[in-house]
Amino acid sequence: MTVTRGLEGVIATESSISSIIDDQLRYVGYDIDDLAENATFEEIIYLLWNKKLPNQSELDELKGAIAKEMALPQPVIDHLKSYDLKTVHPMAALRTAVSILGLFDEEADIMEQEANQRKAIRIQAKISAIISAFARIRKGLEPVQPKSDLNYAANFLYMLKGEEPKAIEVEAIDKALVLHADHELNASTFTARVCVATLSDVYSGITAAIGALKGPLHGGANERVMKMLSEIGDEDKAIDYIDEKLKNKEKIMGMGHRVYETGDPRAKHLKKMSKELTNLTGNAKWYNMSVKIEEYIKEHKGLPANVDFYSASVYHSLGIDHDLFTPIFAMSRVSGWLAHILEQYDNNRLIRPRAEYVGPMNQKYVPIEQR
Ligand SMILES: CC(=O)SCCNC(=O)CCNC(=O)[C@H](O)C(C)(C)COP(=O)(O)OP(=O)(O)OC[C@H]1O[C@@H](n2cnc3c(N)ncnc32)[C@H](O)[C@@H]1OP(=O)(O)O
Ligand SMILES: O=C([O-])CC(=O)C(=O)O
Repeated sequence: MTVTRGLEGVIATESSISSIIDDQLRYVGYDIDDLAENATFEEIIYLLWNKKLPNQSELDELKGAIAKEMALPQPVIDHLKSYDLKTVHPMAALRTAVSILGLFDEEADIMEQEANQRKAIRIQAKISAIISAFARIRKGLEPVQPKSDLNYAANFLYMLKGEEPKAIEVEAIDKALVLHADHELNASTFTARVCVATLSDVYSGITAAIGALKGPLHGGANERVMKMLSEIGDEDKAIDYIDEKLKNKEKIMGMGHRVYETGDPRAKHLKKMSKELTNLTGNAKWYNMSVKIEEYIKEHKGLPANVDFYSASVYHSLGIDHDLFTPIFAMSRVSGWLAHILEQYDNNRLIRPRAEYVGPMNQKYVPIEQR
């Protein structure tokens, strides 16, 4: 047996959802740069779930179905009000709330394809309502009901802030959602596929995936990028701070990627948004500091910025609490998780690799009083 640590380079499944070839990301064969410039998040959801772009009536139907499913069951809201939201991380709250949602879905354990598609719409819709309800309840505010005439990105911001967002804010969130939607067999997507390959239900798969995304080596990095920028505080202090971290063998959040060697194609879109938004809000230092760090790490470690790096200063510029950055990632990536779950069910086989045993052998049981 040869062990491939971290399963690096291992091809674990076939998929026709997204691909990363020669450092270029595509959803169903469409280049991410093309999609980032032209597509809306709802079009991406449709694309990932149906493997084709929607026509106008298909898109309208999907948007209508999502808007109809956005409101949360009262027990989920009651649950969010039942614990100390000041100490609970929103990703932990989201993980638990999605699991609770399953308890109120009569179709939770129905495995037919159409029922799974209906659940996909419900989960996609409700995840944005959970995040915004959490954020409001912890500030002592009541959750805001979604508006059926707003798109997904606008509805999220509306439910979060309680007022209709500006066009530039909606554009930024919509583009961020497009860019984060799917990424081949990343850790959280793999987690979702492993879970449902036992023929467990969609809610279990999504709950497991949220748990995997939460970690700082994956989606949790974006919140840590902002923590790092805030700790640095001033552009002139960035390099000394980074040098100190590298000397202590600490990782620089938002840098490096398991798959990309030359660079993450999504980073440039977020970098551009970061420049625009930080300038607009009079906070250019976050962008300037990020550029300095990116260039320094590229030069000294050969590592590129990943999707989490510039998304931090984008979300910060929109006035979003830092611990909501990873939940926003989840709100987008759930579309990919759902696509992968449906694909896994379509052609399922239990995922069960092997481990090479390296512990002691031939041990004999010793009664407890003799140990
Ligand atoms: C959406 C996403 O999930 S994108 C990734 C988000 N995560 C982060 O931004 C966290 C920071 N980055 C990392 O930890 C890594 O680059 C990962 C986990 C993303 C990918 O890691 P892997 O390909 O498994 O590389 P691994 O962690 O084994 O590191 C290989 C070497 O590069 C170094 N390295 C990798 N990333 C970084 C980093 N961000 N900062 C400093 N050094 C790094 C490691 O210290 C290690 O060095 P060594 O060989 O001298 O011990
Ligand atoms: O693919 C990965 O390893 C990490 C990930 O989810 C992404 O970059 O979007």
